[in-house]
Amino acid sequence: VVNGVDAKPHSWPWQISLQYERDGEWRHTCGGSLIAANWVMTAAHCINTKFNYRVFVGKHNLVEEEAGSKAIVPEKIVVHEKWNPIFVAFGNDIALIKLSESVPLTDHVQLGCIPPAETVLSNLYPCYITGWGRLYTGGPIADKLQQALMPVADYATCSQPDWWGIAVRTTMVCAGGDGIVAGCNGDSGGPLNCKNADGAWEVHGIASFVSGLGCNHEKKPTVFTRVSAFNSWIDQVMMNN
Ligand SMILES: CC(C)C[C@H](NC(=O)C(F)(F)F)C(=O)N[C@@H](C)C(=O)Nc1ccc(C(F)(F)F)cc1
Repeated sequence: VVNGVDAKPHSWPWQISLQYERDGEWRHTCGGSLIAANWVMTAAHCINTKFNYRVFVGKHNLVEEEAGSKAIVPEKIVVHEKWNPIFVAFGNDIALIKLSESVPLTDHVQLGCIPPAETVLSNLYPCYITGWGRLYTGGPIADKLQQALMPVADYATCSQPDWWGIAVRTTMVCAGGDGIVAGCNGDSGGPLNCKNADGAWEVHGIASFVSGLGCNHEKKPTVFTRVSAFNSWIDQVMMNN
């Protein structure tokens, strides 16, 4: 996250760190959201069948051992069947990871809520991105979980020619675009958190892409998979696996 702040530890208890093993060490590669005791929602582009993964729950500082955190290996990873790795702008950038064991829910580990199907947020609706992604374009990833207020840019705004134009679909949600605050590499797969009318947090987005010209580029908001476009897919996958 570019120009964010350290999150209050464990204040986004559904945020997970997806890590893969390289040269005998585990590396953070993406964020994700715990949506059931044994299911994590992340981005399809985070998954590479060549790698071994683990899901770390209950984390705040990635470079410290933390009581209440736990690493679980996946039993199965389901990538959306219409995801096309050639072109992230085709959408369907969503995947579900079934954990090999259910995680106990605690003060540091809680479930993120999926919004009602087809909920579309209005322009400038206040949401927060969270993640351990790069702190600036080309920079290091964060040690401590970052958060930043990123207002929604509705489809009418986000699909303007000098914004994302035809690269954005209605199955996506844009947020930010002020050239200051943005998601960045490593935030992929993580949540766009928005409070609903009842004051409950919901995961409305899965961080999908930012501009290749730089993470915080004006009029190039961070683009998320719109979770409310995939309720039935999520239900089907969880029921059938
Ligand atoms: C690996 C990528 C598919 C996803 C990667 N995503 C992210 O960094 C994050 F954290 F915002 F989700 C990204 O946007 N990386 C930049 C460098 C990128 O490739 N951006 C990008 C690629 C294609 C388009 C498209 F499809 F519109 F042409 C737009 C932006």
